[in-house]
Amino acid sequence: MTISLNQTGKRFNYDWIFRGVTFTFRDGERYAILGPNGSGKSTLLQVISGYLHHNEGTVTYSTPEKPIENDAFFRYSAIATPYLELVEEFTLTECLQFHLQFKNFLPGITASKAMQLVGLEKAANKQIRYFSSGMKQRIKLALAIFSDVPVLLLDEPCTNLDMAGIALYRQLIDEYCGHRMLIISSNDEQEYAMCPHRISILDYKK
Ligand SMILES: Nc1ncnc2c1ncn2[C@@H]1O[C@H](COP(=O)(O)OP(=O)(O)OP(=O)(O)O)[C@@H](O)[C@H]1O
Repeated sequence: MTISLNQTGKRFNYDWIFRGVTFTFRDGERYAILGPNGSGKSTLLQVISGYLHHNEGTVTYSTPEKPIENDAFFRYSAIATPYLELVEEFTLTECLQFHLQFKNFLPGITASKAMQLVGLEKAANKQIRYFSSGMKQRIKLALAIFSDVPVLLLDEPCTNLDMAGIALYRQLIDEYCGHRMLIISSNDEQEYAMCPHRISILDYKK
């Protein structure tokens, strides 16, 4: 999978958040999008994911075999972001089952194994509305990282996690990210230390 941005820009109303982003994200590589609060890291990640539309330039996706239509890219990627809320009425089991209607987990990962791997097996039948913010974040990470897709997009992945949660996050990336493309938007080194490629959003302010 390759994701190519060419002179890509995004604005909200009259405010350009970034402009002139020309960059190619490649298969199996790990990237961090960096910048201060409010600089546009999450916005760029959402433009890459196709969740937000860009206002100028292009975003294109392709595999070695064929180009991927923009509105089909969601099948090839999974995103964990504070912007997307879990369905509060579901129990954890229902939440995972719902997700599995749209995306498979990696081979060998079942819903119950996923819960166990993020330390939430005892909460299987609890409604999401009663989960703590850190527990919700563990679910978001599980849904993204265990999805069997070639591209993982993580927005501030350690939000609300305690020390044990941060260690768990790093372990999940080590064990389950494999050779998939990983793009993390962050301003916290412990979230993106594993990403050798760094993109500063401040380079795209015009
Ligand atoms: N839907 C929206 N409508 C208008 N402005 C928005 C919208 N979403 C984000 N913004 C603005 O875009 C800018 C970039 O926001 P973004 O969340 O991408 O920043 P960030 O770098 O991820 O910040 P943080 O580190 O605080 O998470 C901010 O000024 C924000 O207020």
